[in-house]
Amino acid sequence: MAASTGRGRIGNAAGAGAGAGAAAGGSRAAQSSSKSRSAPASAKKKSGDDLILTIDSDDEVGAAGESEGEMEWQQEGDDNVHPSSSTSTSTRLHSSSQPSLGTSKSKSTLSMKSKVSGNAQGLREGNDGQAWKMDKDFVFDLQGDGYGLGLGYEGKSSGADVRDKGQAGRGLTVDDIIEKRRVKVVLPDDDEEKEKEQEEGQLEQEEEEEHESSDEEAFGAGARRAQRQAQQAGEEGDESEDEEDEEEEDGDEGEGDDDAAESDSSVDEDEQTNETEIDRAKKAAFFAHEEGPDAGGKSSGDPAGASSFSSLNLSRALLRALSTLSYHQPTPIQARAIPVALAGKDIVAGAVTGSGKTAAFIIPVLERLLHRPMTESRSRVLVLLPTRELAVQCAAVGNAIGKFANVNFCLAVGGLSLKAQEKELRSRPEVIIATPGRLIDHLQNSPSFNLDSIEILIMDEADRMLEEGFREELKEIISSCPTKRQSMLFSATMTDSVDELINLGLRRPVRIFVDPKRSTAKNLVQEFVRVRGAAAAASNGEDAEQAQLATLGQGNRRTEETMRPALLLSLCLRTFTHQVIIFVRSKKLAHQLKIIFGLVGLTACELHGDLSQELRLQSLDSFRNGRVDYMIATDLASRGLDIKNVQTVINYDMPNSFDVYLHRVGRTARAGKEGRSVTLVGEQDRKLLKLAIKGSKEENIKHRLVPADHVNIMLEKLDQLKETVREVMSEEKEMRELDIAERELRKGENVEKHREEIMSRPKRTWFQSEKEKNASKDASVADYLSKGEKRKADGTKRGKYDGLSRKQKRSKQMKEEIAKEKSQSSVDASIRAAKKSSRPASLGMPDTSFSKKAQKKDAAAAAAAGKKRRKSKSSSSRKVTGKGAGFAKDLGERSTGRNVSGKKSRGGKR
Ligand SMILES: Nc1ncnc2c1ncn2[C@@H]1O[C@H](COP(=O)(O)OP(=O)(O)OP(=O)(O)O)[C@@H](O)[C@H]1O
Repeated sequence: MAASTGRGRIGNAAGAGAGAGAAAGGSRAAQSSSKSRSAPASAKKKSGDDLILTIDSDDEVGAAGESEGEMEWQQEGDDNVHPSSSTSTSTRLHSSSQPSLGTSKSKSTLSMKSKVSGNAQGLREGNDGQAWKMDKDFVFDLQGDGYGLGLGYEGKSSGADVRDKGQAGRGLTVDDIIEKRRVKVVLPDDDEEKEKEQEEGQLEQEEEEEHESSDEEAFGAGARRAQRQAQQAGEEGDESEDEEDEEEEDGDEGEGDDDAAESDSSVDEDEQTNETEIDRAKKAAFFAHEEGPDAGGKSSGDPAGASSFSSLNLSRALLRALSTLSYHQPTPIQARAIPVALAGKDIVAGAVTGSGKTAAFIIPVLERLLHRPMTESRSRVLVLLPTRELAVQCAAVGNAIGKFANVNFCLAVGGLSLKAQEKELRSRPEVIIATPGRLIDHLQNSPSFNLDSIEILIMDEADRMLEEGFREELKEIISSCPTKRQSMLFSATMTDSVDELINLGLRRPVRIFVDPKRSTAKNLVQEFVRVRGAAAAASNGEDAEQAQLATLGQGNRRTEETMRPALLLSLCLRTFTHQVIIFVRSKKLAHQLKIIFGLVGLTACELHGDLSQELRLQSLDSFRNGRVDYMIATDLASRGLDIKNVQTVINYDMPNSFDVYLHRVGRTARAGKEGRSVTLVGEQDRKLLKLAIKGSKEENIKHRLVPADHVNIMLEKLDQLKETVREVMSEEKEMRELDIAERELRKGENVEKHREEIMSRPKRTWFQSEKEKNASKDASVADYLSKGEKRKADGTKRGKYDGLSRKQKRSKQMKEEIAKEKSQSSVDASIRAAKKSSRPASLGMPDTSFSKKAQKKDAAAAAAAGKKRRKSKSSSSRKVTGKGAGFAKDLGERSTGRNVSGKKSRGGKR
């Protein structure tokens, strides 16, 4: 992959999207905090690689600051305080420092432009076509209801987003509040020689101990304990931690982004690798073989095996755009997925993070759209993504690659104006890029909007979309799409479990996995820092009472939760000073850390679901453009975000699942670049640590030592800052209450003014009411926790049916029964079927046996609906209608000009 040449442009593609949407830079926060960072002036920063040991002795780092109580930041916050802006609310225009991709005046970009201006996305192409900039007249929904009580009617908004979350509409921001209270942190002079000696000394000690234990995953002296711990963890299974772990499930139009616990899959990691013969047979029967000139023999991750873009038979319009983006050579996933996608086949694809999966589906989609009949406009492609930021980013990539292709993209995501989106959807854009909740809202409430003409359905981050929280919405969307369509699923942690994929209505999908499952980018160095606290001591069988005392702040030992912020600050003040993403478990913690960072003079923004959409985009933008050095985020940002030059990802804590870990660390070392992740590992994190080590090359795994005296200074400083953090939060709360009062007043005035019009509007209906959504979320969390508790009490492992719906459970049980009874005969039958299905067929031809079956089924459905259908028997050249119908395009075979009717019965479920 021509990674180095491609990078400059590549980052821009994303920047033009996610970042651009928020180009409301120039914030006071940014001004006040940008790069000035006066406080830690005496703290010499060392950006070099000062590896590389584990911190092992809590005695060294736990002795300072005994007088104060223990700080567990996450629990200290006032629940009612919502984070305020991480950047200012000022909407002064800020021109992006990054070069732009959007230089075209082609219809696709113009369309985006017009959509954007009406669509209140805050994205607008400048007159010079050079950059996506913030539209200063940009208006967000007042309540996400699309009817903009007040602001929408007043036309040009007086302010920006006035949604209920995280917004200090009066112009005062949390950064202003912090500014007044900033403190100095003085770390000891970094006498490099001394530090080196110290490290070497400890390294020797560590090595001796490691040698003794010969346990590669262990942290020096903790090796044997770690092993015990890992065993214990294995026995206990993965108990859910009662934390605010979140990833956005987007699309609800209520005030809260429904943050849900991403299901904890860590327990399944080992199981998944133990594929049985039955599983293999099932897969052989379910998946089709990858065929064609570019499919075979391409060893995974081998750029030498990848062909050039021109050898993929792409149109000039695309080749030109790809070359302007400096995409000179397809990445392995692109080389393999593009031909299969062009042939109209279903795809289930997985490749490591940052390997270019977005372009792997965007390029074939655009190529096929280039050959669409121009007689009528219709929405033919639907791309679903789990978060709004990803959708914005995907649209930016689509616009960049399609800038000479004359294709219209429309974003249908939550947090932005419904009304404007409705208007745009009425113009039938060829590609709809959506988050599930908002799409369903449009399906239910936007007159005349439906998905009847969709010919290609793409799910990016598909494994996330298959999880609880999206499942119902996905079902609804899939049932609204025509049965005859091409489906493509992509993710870095894609599953090929037939049981999980079976409900998606895939048609003999081709499985394209180019990297070993669950691997990290090859240029990623993963470091681990040991966190030892009182809790760890207790769990290691040390005196429980003593440990408890320590937890309460009466002993020498600090808890792990107290050690983490101190370790983090030491790392950030001393070593990782630029372009760092810090992942944390909860929104509250993200906000508290952001305040602490501000207080000690580090420039940071936060990104999580408690922020309004505008603030989320602003945060991303300020980080992308280097106005802040740190982005403190929840798992909302763990998937898909492509931010150029992220040097380091720090995991403040290990996520619950290894998949999430892979996505988090995948925010760096993208597109062949180098990157580093640093993970704070507590006693409970041993199992995931083991998995991380198992899947990586030895030389890419390091242990890092944080000097004990630095950590002690930070512990002391954090104790001192505790009160200040409370003050900041309470001032923030007051400010917010004032904002709400003002907003309510404005809202009342507007309701009064526009009463008649408001009353005449049709009532909106919802897929699930807020109440229902919360109830189902609570029920699933309660269910999960109760099972966890029960397992803990029983000492049992997680059950194999846990987390399955009744229907899924029954079907799994039935399959097991059948398998038991006829295990050998069914395996034989499956293998026979698989062999039969794998007989070579020319690329681009749909699977005939399947096709006939499907056509029969569809014909019956259509007849039942009293619809006249096209006769299904067709000449071989017309068989492409089975999939991707309407494009009449095969690989190497240009459009026949035939427009296959897209009329499909909406009810057709697969
Ligand atoms: N052929 C190519 N040549 C050079 N760079 C490329 C090419 N294709 C994609 N890229 C760049 O690689 C980077 C990563 O791409 P992308 O975001 O699509 O990765 P991904 O595989 O979807 O990652 P994730 O799994 O994290 O979502 C982007 O900056 C993109 O512009």
